[in-house]
Amino acid sequence: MQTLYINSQNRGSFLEVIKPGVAALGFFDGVHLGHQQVIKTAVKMAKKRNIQSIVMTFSPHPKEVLGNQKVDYLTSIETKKEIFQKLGVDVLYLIEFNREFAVLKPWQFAQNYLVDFQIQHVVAGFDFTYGFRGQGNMETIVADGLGCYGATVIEKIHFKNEKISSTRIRMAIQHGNLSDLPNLLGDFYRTNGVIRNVKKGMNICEINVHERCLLPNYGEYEVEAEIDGFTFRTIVYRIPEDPYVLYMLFEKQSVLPRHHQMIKLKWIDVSIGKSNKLELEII
Ligand SMILES: Cc1cc2nc3c(=O)[nH]c(=O)nc-3n(C[C@H](O)[C@H](O)[C@H](O)COP(=O)(O)O)c2cc1C
Ligand SMILES: Nc1ncnc2c1ncn2[C@@H]1O[C@H](COP(=O)(O)OP(=O)(O)OP(=O)(O)O)[C@@H](O)[C@H]1O
Repeated sequence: MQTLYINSQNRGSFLEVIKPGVAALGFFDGVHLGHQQVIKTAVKMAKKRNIQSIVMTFSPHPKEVLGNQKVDYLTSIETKKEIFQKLGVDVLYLIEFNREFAVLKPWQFAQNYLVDFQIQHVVAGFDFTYGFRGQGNMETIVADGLGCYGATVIEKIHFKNEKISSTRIRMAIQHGNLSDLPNLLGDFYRTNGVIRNVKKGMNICEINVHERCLLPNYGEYEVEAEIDGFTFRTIVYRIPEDPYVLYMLFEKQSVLPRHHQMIKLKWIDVSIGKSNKLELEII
């Protein structure tokens, strides 16, 4: 999958080289089951028309730019790319969201980023909005492009009578409600990190995680860890003294974690009462 990093300055340079396509529109944090429905529909429609499938998304999150709010992302750009690729997307258009872009009127966005980019069809969810103050929506999008493209609206995908959304998933993670996540994300929640210290005698290693990724609340969790392609179930702890470090037990594993190694974690569930060994030993 190719990625085009687009902003208002370099926009023009792409117009001669881009090809027609069907575009899925949205921010897509977490790439949950609702997002996947939007993207899969765009991929299917593009295949049928024999043109490229596109995800058109924005970075950073509009709330960071307009609301000066820090957003703890569910998925980094790199993780999003991996998932889009698996879903069969041909090209990612990553548009820089800044104050200049945010004030575009809905019709200006439609003209400058959809019509000019030869988008033949757009796919988005029932609640997608665009343009200054989010004034454009799926009822206005075709008219804003003067009928140059068509549009497909994806109906609300829900679980237990409530919309699946990035916000709902963030809340579930923050509250440590991890076991429902596969019903929302289609998979367990994942976090990547790097081993920063190994305490061999204690069978504990310390993992540094990126400060901008959302982590479950402080506590003890059952995870599946992957190091060098080797996976095993174990326990990690998150403690308030060091919020972006995870402490992982590796006893009974045949792998010995090493300093600087990359580690991938799948969060399985809270793990109540399985062990309080770490609290006794590190605090
Ligand atoms: C050209 C453009 C301008 C936007 N301007 C605003 C804005 O002024 N205020 C705002 O809250 N969101 C603005 N947004 C963000 C959208 O309302 C919406 O959050 C974004 O397109 C992602 O869609 P999604 O949240 O449905 O994924 C803008 C989006 C686009 C594409
Ligand atoms: N549950 C859903 N069913 C159908 N479409 C959805 C669903 N959730 C999101 N979409 C669509 O996916 C695209 C990306 O949406 P967006 O990134 O706003 O997701 P969100 O989960 O609604 O996020 P947030 O909770 O931050 O509002 C949009 O086109 C949106 O309408």
